[in-house]
Amino acid sequence: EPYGTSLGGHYGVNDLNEHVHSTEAPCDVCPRHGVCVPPVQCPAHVRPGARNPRCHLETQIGVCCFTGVSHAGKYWHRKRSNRASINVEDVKAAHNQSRRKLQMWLLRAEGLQKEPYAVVNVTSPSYGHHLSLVTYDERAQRLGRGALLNLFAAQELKSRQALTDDELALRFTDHTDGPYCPPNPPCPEVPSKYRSVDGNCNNKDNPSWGGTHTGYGRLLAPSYSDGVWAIRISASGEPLPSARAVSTALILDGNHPSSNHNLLFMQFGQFVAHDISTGVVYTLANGKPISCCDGNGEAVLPPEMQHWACAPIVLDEDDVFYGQFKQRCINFVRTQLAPDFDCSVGYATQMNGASHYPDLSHLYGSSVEKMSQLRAPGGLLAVFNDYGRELPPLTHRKECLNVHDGAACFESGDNHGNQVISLTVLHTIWTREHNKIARALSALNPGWDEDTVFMETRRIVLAEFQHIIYNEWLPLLLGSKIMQMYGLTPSAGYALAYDPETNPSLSGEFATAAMRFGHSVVDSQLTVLSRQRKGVYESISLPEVMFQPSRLRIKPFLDRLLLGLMWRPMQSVDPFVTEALSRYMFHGGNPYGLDLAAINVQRGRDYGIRSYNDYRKLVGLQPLADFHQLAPSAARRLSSVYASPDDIDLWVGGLLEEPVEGGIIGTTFANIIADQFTKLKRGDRYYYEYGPDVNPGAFTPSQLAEIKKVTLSRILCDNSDGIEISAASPNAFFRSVPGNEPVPCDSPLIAAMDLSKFKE
Ligand code: HEM
Ligand SMILES: [Ca+2]
Repeated sequence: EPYGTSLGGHYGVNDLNEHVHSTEAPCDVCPRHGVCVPPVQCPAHVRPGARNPRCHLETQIGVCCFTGVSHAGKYWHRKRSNRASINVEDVKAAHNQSRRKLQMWLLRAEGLQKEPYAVVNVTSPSYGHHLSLVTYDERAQRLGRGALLNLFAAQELKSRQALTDDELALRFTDHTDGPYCPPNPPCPEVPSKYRSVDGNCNNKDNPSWGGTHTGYGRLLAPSYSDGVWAIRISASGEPLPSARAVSTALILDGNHPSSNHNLLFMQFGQFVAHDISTGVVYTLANGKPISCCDGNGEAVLPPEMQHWACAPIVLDEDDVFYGQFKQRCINFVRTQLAPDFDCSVGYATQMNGASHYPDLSHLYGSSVEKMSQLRAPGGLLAVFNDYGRELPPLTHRKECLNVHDGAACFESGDNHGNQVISLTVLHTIWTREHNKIARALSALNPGWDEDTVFMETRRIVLAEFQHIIYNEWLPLLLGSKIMQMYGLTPSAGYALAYDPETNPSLSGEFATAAMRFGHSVVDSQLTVLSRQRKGVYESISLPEVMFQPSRLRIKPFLDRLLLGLMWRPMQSVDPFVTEALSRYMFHGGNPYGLDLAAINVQRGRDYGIRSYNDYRKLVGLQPLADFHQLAPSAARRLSSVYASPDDIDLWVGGLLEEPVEGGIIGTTFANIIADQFTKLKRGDRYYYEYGPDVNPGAFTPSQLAEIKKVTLSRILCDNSDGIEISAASPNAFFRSVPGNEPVPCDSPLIAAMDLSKFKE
């Protein structure tokens, strides 16, 4: 039985009053030097015993926060605190114990390398999952081992000292550094004019903040069943329902197109997501993917045969879909851990393999070595010149599925630009944008050497990209009220929001749940549209073009796919996810693929993300006390899998919410995402809108004014092949609804930068 008949998110989850902090009227001025902020920026207000008065923000009710000056990005729960009883002996013993344990774990993993059952078969759907996530390298491995050492030390100290989970969450280690202390990245004496490749050296006092291979932050302390790293369990103490059971009960397929937003909005979202977030999963020491299921998914490996990073998703014998294929197991490997740069020990923190900033790291790479591989002479990015059309370079590494003669597979900064062909199209467009600007800049500045051309071009392209995110994409996601409340809207001149105390790191809640709203807006098909042929040229079933981008070599394909992305509506944000993702993802040559919805749920548990209700409280909503507060169909579905409303997984709960005014996602996701992009703005010294007082690579006011003319339509007009695209809608993320009809590419409605402002 389906969820009601309404289109898009009306399942009653928002139909509850705002969380009542007190019965008093909101204050005009916060007492005791408190600052009035949106509740999500003051996580301390949900701690037991906290009593934060409410206050008036411009467009909503906030809470008075007393934890500091700026509240986005402050690690309130990370403050180190002393625990006098921890003595040197205990610490020594914990360190020794931890080293022994790491040795054992590494040995065990090494042994598995020789076992065929422990390695994912390259023809199985899981191989595509592996290709999507892993950014395997030496540095990540070293940091990951160090993180395990510190984790084991935390476990040992926790039991020796009988620490509570709360104490652990408060970090108790002022004089108990872990056995592993990562070195801070070396930074130049005088800050570089150019953003570093790996994101390091952005913040003066904390040079690792936002860097590649650093940990995800958290909005709330984790919910690990052992307080340290074990996967979340039910409030009742029992295991949670299988992630696949949650997916089958709550996540359905259904066609509910968005009224205005097109599929390009979806595709740009994934492009942004890949820039700022790529969880690094454990692999075997030789880089091969770990298998937790028996060879072809017919059973879960017995625990004693599993790698310690395994958390396979268990399927029922009579699973509605996988049952017919006798599948009982979806492979799932846990995310690698990252050490804290303050050397402290505590609960597990997951590792981001990309730089956290929106800096096109998936185009330019996240390390100096990778970037130099991607460059070409003259300050250009390397390309594969396909009879005059520039495509990303071909790669010879095995990064695509179904490789056959004549198949193409492309290089990218993050090694997974081939995941879906519409993503590869955006990689192509932005590569071309770099080269277009580089050629223009060298013509304007013949004295520049190729490094200068490259870095200056990168600086401009990153500014264009950030401008499109904040000026065009986010407002359509969040609505103007939230944009305004969080100060996300670009200003007229320089922006004044930099705060050196804001840690820009992505939150785990953002990466595992809120930003994955995007999986709900994916459609089952891509449309290849032709103006010349006056209609649909081809409909492609999405799984056929996952890690199979060969069609890009067909001359008019890129233009036609772009037309299709702009023309075809995306799906709405709701608990409906296409079977292209929930049954057939990465199927390759198999009759079944993976279930991304189940994987999302399991990933949240892997990160120790708390239950949905805790985040409702965090953003100022009333928690669900009873399933029956919801629309009857949603209530039935939720209660059929979860034992308690306090068990609901964040990604699932968020998708059930009704959209915020003027936006497309519910209150919980909207606040988590708005908070994240606030941190990415306040905590990034190189944010494009900052002036020379803050930003070592600031633009002049007249250069900045040129950058702010740029829209995604401009980028598409300039970098498509000119075969089918000579016009575009001014707003590239909307269909050609009234007021957004296509205009010629040279129309003043699609403004262009005057690059002469960049002549030195
Ligand atoms: C076009 C089809 C898409 C496919 C095939 C796809 C596939 C995947 C896969 C396989 C993962 C890794 C899951 C895990 O193991 O945890 C993932 C993660 C993710 N996806 Fe998608 N996705 C798609 C579209 C999108 C869109 C449109 C968005 C956002 C607007 C999005 C946002 C994310 C985010 C934020 C993550 C977490 C990344 C990380 O931290 O590792 N995805 N996706
Ligand atoms: Ca990045």
